[in-house]
This record gives sequence, C-alpha cells and structure tokens, in this order.
Amino acid sequence: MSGIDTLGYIGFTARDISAWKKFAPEVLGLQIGHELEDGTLVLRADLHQRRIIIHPGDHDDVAYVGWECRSAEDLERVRDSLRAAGVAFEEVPVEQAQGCAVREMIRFPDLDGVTIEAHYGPTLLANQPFVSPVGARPFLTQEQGLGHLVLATSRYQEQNDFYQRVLGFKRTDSLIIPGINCEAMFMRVNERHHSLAIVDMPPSHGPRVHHILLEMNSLDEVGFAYSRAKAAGAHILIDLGRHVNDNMFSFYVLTPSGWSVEIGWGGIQIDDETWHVTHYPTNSSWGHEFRMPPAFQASK
Ligand SMILES: Cc1ccc(O)c(O)c1CC[C@@H]1C(=O)CC[C@]2(C)C(=O)CC[C@@H]12
Ligand SMILES: [Fe+2]
Repeated sequence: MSGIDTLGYIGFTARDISAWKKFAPEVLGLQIGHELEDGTLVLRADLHQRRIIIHPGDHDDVAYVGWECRSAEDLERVRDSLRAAGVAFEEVPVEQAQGCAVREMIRFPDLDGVTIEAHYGPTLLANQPFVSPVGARPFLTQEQGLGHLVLATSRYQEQNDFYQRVLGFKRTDSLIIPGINCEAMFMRVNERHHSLAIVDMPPSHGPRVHHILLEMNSLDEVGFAYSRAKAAGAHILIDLGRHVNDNMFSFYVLTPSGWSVEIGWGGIQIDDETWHVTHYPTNSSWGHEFRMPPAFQASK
C-alpha cells in the first residue's frame, strides 16, 4: 500500500476569475487567503494556507490535485510504488514546493492527464485563523482531508487500476447512476467514505472534473449555503437529497467554471476493520433532482 493519506488541495484553471472572486467567498464561504500577481486566487477553508487555487486560464478544468502524505517516509513509499509500476514522476525542487506551501513534492499525471502532486508537510497558518466570509465555522476537513473530487473518465478500468493498484486507494463501494446507466467507483484514503470518485462517462465536452465536495459541520450550514446560492442567483445543478452510499445530505451548486461544488453534511466514516465493499443499483435514497443548467459555453 502506498502512503497517500488525505486530499490536500486542488488547483483549477478558470476563464472568469472575477466571477470566482465573488462566488468563492459569497456562496461557498471560502476565504480568499491571498491573490497572486497573475490574478490567481488562493482560497482557504481551514488552517491550511491553500486548499483551492483558481488560476486564470483559457479553459475551465482541474489542473492539479494535491494528495498529502503524513511524512517523508510515506512520500518515499509513493515513489517506491511508482517505480515498481514503471510510472515516471518528476521531483519538484524544494524552493518551488515551498512556494506551493509544502515541504516536499513529486509530480506525475494520472491516466487522463490530471496532474497529481503527492506531497507532505503543508504550511498551516496557525497565526492567521480561518476567517469565514459568511460567519460560518471552518469546513469539516482535518483527518478527513479537504473533501472529495469526482472525475469523469473514458478510461474507467485503467483509472481504477491506477488509483487502487499503483497509488493504494481503497475501494469503498460502487454504484450505477440510473438514467445515464453509468458506473461510479468510490475510493478512500482515510476514514472519509471517498476522497476520489470516478465515473465511467467520457468528459467529451467540458471539464474532466464533475464536482468537488466541501463538508459542513451541521445540517443548518448546508441550509445556509443553499440560501446563499439562491440569493446569489447561482444555479442549483442537483437539488437537496441524500446519497445511498456515503449517506451525505447535500446539494450541488454550479460554479462560474461549469463544474459544481457539492455542499454536504452527515457523510459516514469507514472503519477498515469492519468495512465490506458494496454495490448499489442507484445513487440517492431521496431527492438530488437534476436541474438542467442554462446553456453553458463549452470550454474545450
Ligand atoms: C452517487 C454519488 C454518491 C456520493 C457522492 O458524493 C456523489 O457525488 C455521487 C454522484 C452524484 C451525481 C449523481 O448522482 C447523478 C449523476 C452525476 C451528476 C454524474 O453524472 C456524475 C456525478 C453524479
Ligand atoms: Fe460527491
């Protein structure tokens, strides 16, 4: 097993940074930690210096995913797994890694070309507490990491092999999404039910990322976010509901980039000792009604 332990941070490119500058704090409740000279927004959700990074770009998609290890030894185990599998990786120079606010980092692409940054030692701003722009508590992160990420792929089997056999992600469960009849695979790296899910669905038009999840600490905080999304005129892509597998109560709001953020509460934690891998013929126990978005200009 390899040494990846949590989802640390995610970087995106976006065409409309000014829309993000309003959306991230006002709807999502993320704090703008700082802005780089090129316009990049560095967003905070807790004590981590950076959790979500939005770079100006000519298309809207995930650019890189920061998977965190607990220690230098665990990062070394990731290197060992990659070497054993014959996967090439690049050693990111310390100065650059420090600029990225981690102690050590390696970089390699997954099978769909999503850049993976395996690292350890994120910078924690304990002297600058997370200040919620909407007066909420910090997000539910810590041992369970930032949240989760869902990627659409046309190489479902290969991506499953890569994340599970090479990187050591554990399979939690899978399900069939009715209607589109696609399978989705849910994988964990800690107690969080899934930190990564992949959907057997070609990302033919638009971004590879379908959504990311941010988890709140109470049901009401999901409700407050729902009200903020409505008040801001944001599009609710999937309305309130409860997922069958992780039991998350959530809704999905469309971002200015055309992918969504799932705001949830009440997800289950997995105990490796007792967990049985399961499969479901559906995605939600109730709700989660899909709402067709207003025409979104494809970015690719
Ligand atoms: C099924 C499910 C369980 C737990 C989650 O955190 C989660 O995001 C999902 C997938 C949600 C979503 C869905 O059910 C309808 C079909 C969707 C929109 C897709 O096409 C990808 C994500 C899917
Ligand atoms: Fe999700």
